[in-house]
Amino acid sequence: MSFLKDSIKKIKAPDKIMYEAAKERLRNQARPVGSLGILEDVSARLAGIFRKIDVNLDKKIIITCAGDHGVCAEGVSLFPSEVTRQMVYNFVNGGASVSVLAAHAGADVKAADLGVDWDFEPDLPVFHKKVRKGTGNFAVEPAMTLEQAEKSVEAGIEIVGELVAKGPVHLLGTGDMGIGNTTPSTAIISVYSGLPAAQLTGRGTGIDDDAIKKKIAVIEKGLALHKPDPKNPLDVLSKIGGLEIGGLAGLVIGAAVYGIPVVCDGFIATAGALIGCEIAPPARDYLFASHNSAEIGHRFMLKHLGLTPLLDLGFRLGEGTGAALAMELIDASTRILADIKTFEEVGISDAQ
Ligand SMILES: O=C(O)c1ccc[n+]([C@@H]2O[C@H](COP(=O)([O-])O)[C@@H](O)[C@H]2O)c1
Ligand SMILES: Cc1cc2nc[nH]c2cc1C
Repeated sequence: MSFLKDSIKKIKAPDKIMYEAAKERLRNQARPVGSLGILEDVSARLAGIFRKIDVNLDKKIIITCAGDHGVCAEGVSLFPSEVTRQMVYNFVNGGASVSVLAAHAGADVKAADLGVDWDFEPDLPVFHKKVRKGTGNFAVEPAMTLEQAEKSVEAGIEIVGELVAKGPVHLLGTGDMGIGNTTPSTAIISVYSGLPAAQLTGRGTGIDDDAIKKKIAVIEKGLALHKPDPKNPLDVLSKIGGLEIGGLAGLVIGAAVYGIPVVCDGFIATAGALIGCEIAPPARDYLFASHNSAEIGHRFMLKHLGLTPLLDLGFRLGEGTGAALAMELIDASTRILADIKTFEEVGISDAQ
């Protein structure tokens, strides 16, 4: 059996009884029922995942998956592909946006090379998981082979395994870096929502009206050429996806395999999460959405996954920046559940 299939078989469902016990405690706390909004459900889901009420999320880590995109040849991004590798060095040196926000959240960040078109030094402290140097231009050829798609997903699972082998991980965040990657992400949500590219395509790094028309045409052309089958997520990933998107899918599956909650970042990380949950539906129980991306297609991904995001800040950066901020709220939710006293514990009269 393949490593992917074997991994999927290992996913266990969170504990429903502990989830219900958490809900009961939240209902009995000395405050109006439901008054802490969606953080209540976040805390109960965490109780189910960790099988206890007093959850500790000390060890947090964001993995930022990087890859390049052949479709950039079509002029779909404002920036050149070299920025992908330049940003990987920025992550390593701690100077990127995610480095700063993750440090504030008490999270580590590590980059992962799934498919950057560059030879990184072997001793560079990143996960070296290059499947190939950038995807093919999906306007004219498949982004990658089916085998490469599977390998990219398996690489994401392996990363979680390697992290866990080094010590406990309580909360995983996913982030992306890849010039051009809003184009495959838009193509993916077009496949799963059934909506046309024209309704889903955003400005990515900030392209103008002419470039956005080109981007829509490129996505339409790729979808018409390859006809990806939504029932076969690896087919979708291989034909119109990205190597870092495969890695991001694997991180979500890997988190579920090891029983770790995982918070996905914006548009691209959620595209990866969507593919991950299509490949391994039980992984959805471990997945949390950090924020609403300004990319218009993102809301359809969240709808498909049935997830409510914690933040809405107009972010459209990626890297794991939204995941970093959401980690602070997810951490706070554990204190809500464990530390807020019940009516009975403090002797306050309950509602009539
Ligand atoms: O995550 C998001 O919501 C998001 C939205 C727009 C752009 N980005 C980032 O911008 C890059 C892709 O934009 P583009 O225009 O090159 O497709 C890539 O590195 C992403 O991390 C990320
Ligand atoms: C500089 C830069 C940083 C990024 N981080 C995520 N996507 C990005 C795109 C660009 C262009």
